[in-house]
This record gives sequence, C-alpha cells and structure tokens, in this order.
Amino acid sequence: MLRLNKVAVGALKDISLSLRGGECVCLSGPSGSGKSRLLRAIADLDPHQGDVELDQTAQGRVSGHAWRQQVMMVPAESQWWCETVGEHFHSPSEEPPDALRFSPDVMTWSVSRLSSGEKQRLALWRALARNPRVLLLDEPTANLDDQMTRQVEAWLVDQIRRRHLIALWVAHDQGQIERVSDRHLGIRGSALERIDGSH
Ligand SMILES: Nc1ncnc2c1ncn2[C@@H]1O[C@H](COP(=O)(O)OP(=O)(O)OP(=O)(O)O)[C@@H](O)[C@H]1O
Repeated sequence: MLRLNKVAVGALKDISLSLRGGECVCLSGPSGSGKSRLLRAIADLDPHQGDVELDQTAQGRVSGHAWRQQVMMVPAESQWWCETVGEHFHSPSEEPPDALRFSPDVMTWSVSRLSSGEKQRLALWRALARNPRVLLLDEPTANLDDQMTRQVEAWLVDQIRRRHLIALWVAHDQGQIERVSDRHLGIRGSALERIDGSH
C-alpha cells in the first residue's frame, strides 16, 4: 500500500490518498496543474510537505536511490545515458516483450537511433525490468500511434495486475482512462477529486 498523508507540492495542498497493489489509478488535470510534480514528489525527486509511505516505510527513512528502486517513475521524456539500449538494462540478454514490437536485437541498438515512441516503449520495459513495487507513469503513451497505444496499454495493465503493482498513471485521453483505470482522480484547483463515473 502506498499512502500519501497531507502532501503539499506546488499548488497542490493536503493530498491524502491510499493506492493498493494491482490497482491502476489514473490522474488527470489541466496542463500545468501539477500532475508531474506530484509524481516527482512521490518518487522523492522534488521536495514536498507531508508524508509518503510504502508498506509502512516512510519515504524519509531510506535514501532517495533506495526509495526509487521501489517507487519507479517513468517520465514523459525518458533519460538515456549510455551508448546502447542494452547498457541500460541489468539483464541485456532479456527478450523484448511481444507487445512492444521490437526485434530481438533491440538491446544492441544505439540510443541515438531511437524514435521518441521507441524511447517511450523501452523506458517502460526498462522500468518494469527493475521489478518495482510502484509505477508512476507520466503520459506513457504520448508518443505512440493509436494501435501501439492500445497494445502498450493492455501490456501495462496486464503487468500491473500480474505483478500486483501499485500504479498511478497520468492520462489526458478519456478513452484511455476508461480502458485502463480502476479509479480516476482529477486535479481541481489545489485538491484531488474522484471523477464521477469511475468504476
Ligand atoms: N521545480 C519546480 N519549481 C517551481 N515550479 C515548478 C517546478 N516544476 C514545475 N513547476 C511548475 O509547477 C506547475 C505544474 O507543473 P507540472 O509539470 O507538474 O504540470 P502538469 O500538470 O504535469 O502539466 P502538463 O500536463 O502540461 O505536463 C507548472 O506551472 C510548472 O511550471
């Protein structure tokens, strides 16, 4: 269980929330309303007020590095710091999941050739390959076409269910939110509200 207790970051105040394993919670809100900042605060990448706790371990009790091994954020723009794709994985011999539609030699690819959509799919795989407890997804399909979006959505939801991951997923597209979310929270001013019609 991931718990936020009275978290305040940027314009958001008093955010209290519990997220369970295997549950996919979508977060929406106007541009600039603070979605990415909230994810960064949960990942201990931005300073904030209030408490964040994972399975009774408070964020402040472990190093940022150790926290982020469990609480993995996949930002909208992924970072790549080595020359080849495989150097970013602990097990470069791993086969790419079918849903991501890569050829088996993708680990040998140079990062410089990657399209934005390839980077996005690889960043998702890289995050899951590290076996986190929590996935913080910032518009994970923003660079993908409709068909690939559906495939990646289905793959992510399946991974979230099977691995019992805690997932907070920033999304703008109402259709996507309806397809993937168990719960839909929207930013309204400084607060989070449950959006009507979420199941
Ligand atoms: N480190 C920071 N210090 C001060 N202000 C920041 C910082 N990071 C972001 N902001 C500001 O906080 C606000 C929220 O930014 P954030 O990136 O969280 O928005 P968002 O809801 O994710 O928007 P979008 O949908 O456009 O990606 C913006 O006005 C942004 O300029």
